[in-house]
Amino acid sequence: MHHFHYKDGEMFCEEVPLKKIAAEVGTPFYVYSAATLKRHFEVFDASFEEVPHIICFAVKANSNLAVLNLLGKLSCGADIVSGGELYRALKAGIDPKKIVYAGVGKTEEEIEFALKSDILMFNIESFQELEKINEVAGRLKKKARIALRVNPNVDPKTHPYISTGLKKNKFGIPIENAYQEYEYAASLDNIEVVGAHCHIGSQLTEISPFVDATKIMVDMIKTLKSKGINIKYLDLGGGLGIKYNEEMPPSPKEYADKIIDVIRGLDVTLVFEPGRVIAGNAGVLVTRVLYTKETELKHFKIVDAAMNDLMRPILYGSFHDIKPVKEGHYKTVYGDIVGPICETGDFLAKDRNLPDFQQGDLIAVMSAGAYGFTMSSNYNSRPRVPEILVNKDKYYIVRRRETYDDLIGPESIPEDL
Ligand SMILES: Cc1ncc(COP(=O)(O)O)c(C=O)c1O
Ligand SMILES: N[C@@H](CCCC[NH3+])C(=O)O
Repeated sequence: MHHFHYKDGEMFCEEVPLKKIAAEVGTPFYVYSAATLKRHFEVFDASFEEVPHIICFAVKANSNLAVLNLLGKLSCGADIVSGGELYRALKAGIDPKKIVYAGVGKTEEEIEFALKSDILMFNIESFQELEKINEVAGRLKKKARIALRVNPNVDPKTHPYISTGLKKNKFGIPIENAYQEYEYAASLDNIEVVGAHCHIGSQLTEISPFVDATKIMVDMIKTLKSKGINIKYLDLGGGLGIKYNEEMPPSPKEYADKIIDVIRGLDVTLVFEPGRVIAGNAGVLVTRVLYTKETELKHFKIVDAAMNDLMRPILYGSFHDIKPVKEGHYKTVYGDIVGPICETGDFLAKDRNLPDFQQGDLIAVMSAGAYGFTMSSNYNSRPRVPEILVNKDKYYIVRRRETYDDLIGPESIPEDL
């Protein structure tokens, strides 16, 4: 469910025609629907209404300040993985008591920033990190609230690059070592053990891996309790998939019902870290056809957006639906939508049946609201594109287009070279 729809043959985001934004802002641009973001948050939240829970939006999915602010106003927290994400979440007005911090390589500086910000908890990913956090907290005369991120060795059945809960992955503490680590954590002076965390992967389209991982976490929490370690927060991470193409992911309600069944009787507050399911279908990337080219093998539609703007197709072979901004009777042709970058991997769609777009046509690359702009880069010295937020009949430029000066801003030429 999202708010990108056709009216009188034109694609709108809520009540704003995309062609109006294109005319005024230029292309390419990302556009997000406030109504869709709100709806996705509210549906997720309502699915868990019968149990105590906190929803911490995964900032890595979409870290625009306006998006974070909108979610924060709905009482959403943040799942962060860096000092930069913490900075953004705080600037956007997110309550630090709803911020959880994961990531395998937290630096001393980042740990200090998070301790001073009094976040809800650190999700610890290694023994050495635990010791470092204890040391920094001691220096600051604080107690660090922590959860251990447990690696339950459950196959999430998703793309290997976005699987995180298998033994071979770098994430978390192996379940076999967790008890020992919890006992050690509980013995440290500047650590308060409050939670247990797991996140097994992203874009999951089946419920069973979630259920398997949750069962492992529930058993562990019960055993910890019998050893005198009381877990208040069970953080089950994010990972719920969305429909890009043919997938049929479970709805938040189906997911919630199963999870609630598994945790019944356990006295914990659940924490969730959804990213994609909130933001994915709330955004599209709009691009314009610069040139078309036909070869013996296929049609190329050369557009003004590129792999630096949306990396998912080349990084994971991801499918993003391609729709015309102006509805019409396009002939279907076989080919690629490619960008101007000097890489063969620079495509937004490859070897697909596509509308026979012509020079100047606007194209909407769908489901680009999560891991779209946040993974973009300046490769080929391309200024990053603007982000637009639509609310009903108004649109706001919530991140302006970068300029050439932005590209070179942080650089300098040594005088005595
Ligand atoms: C620790 C953690 N939490 C939450 C997420 C968000 O995942 P998703 O966008 O699939 O909900 C991720 C990314 O996979 C993650 O690494
Ligand atoms: N960046 C990935 C998701 C990985 C999430 C990080 N744990 C994607 O676009 O699908």
